[in-house]
Amino acid sequence: MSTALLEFDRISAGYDRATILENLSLTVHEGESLALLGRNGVGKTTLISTIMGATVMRGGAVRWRGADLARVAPHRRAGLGIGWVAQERWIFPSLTVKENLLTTARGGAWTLDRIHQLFPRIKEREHNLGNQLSGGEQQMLAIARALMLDPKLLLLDEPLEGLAPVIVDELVSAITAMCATGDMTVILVEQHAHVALGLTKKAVVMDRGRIVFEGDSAGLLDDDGQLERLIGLG
Ligand SMILES: Nc1ncnc2c1ncn2[C@@H]1O[C@H](COP(=O)(O)OP(=O)(O)OP(=O)(O)O)[C@@H](O)[C@H]1O
Repeated sequence: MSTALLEFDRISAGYDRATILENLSLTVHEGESLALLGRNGVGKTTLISTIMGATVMRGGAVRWRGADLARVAPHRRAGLGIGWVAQERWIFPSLTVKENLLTTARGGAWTLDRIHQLFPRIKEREHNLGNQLSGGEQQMLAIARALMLDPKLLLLDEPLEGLAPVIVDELVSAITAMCATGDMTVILVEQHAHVALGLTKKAVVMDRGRIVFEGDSAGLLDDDGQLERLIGLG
């Protein structure tokens, strides 16, 4: 069994007025690729945000390599090696593509050259400003910027949402390559369940703040009945 990188231990968490996650436990191992699935509003983004300290914890613990994350201020969590690509993308509009990338560079395994191999469009747009990019290019830049942190864990929150099919294909190729490195753990939140299951080894399905399925992605992909029951997709 590989080492536990991240553990949710019976957590309850949410926002000021609402508790969304209820007594949820999940262990994520080093090098694992995990699809986090579920219908709209079941708490997927809330779970990801809880890793980064952006929710209110009401019980339980989140542990990073066995140590309680509550002891690490939210703004220091990226420094542990956690790359977060939120749905909002948070591109700096008045910085160039290259400058956006250099804001997070830590001199690790993900160099600009390696980023350019993964996303040739990023190289082509190197001198464009953040606000001169298409939605797909912004998404690539947001992922590339998280990689420049040299993360041990990469959190991708609906990276394919609203993008043209040609861009989706490019991102799927890039995510496949990222998952294949084996030294980075990837958690992929996705509405496109079939795509996410094809990209990952393990799948977790949530419903109303709880985990209702944990198993192999390939097995779930082949089981239309189970997919229909869990997510409404056969
Ligand atoms: N900042 C917030 N304050 C209060 N409630 C919130 C906040 N963000 C989300 N919620 C609520 O928490 C619940 C879970 O939302 P969340 O975004 O985690 O779901 P999700 O599974 O990621 O859904 P989606 O696929 O639509 O993004 C929803 O009922 C949502 O309305």
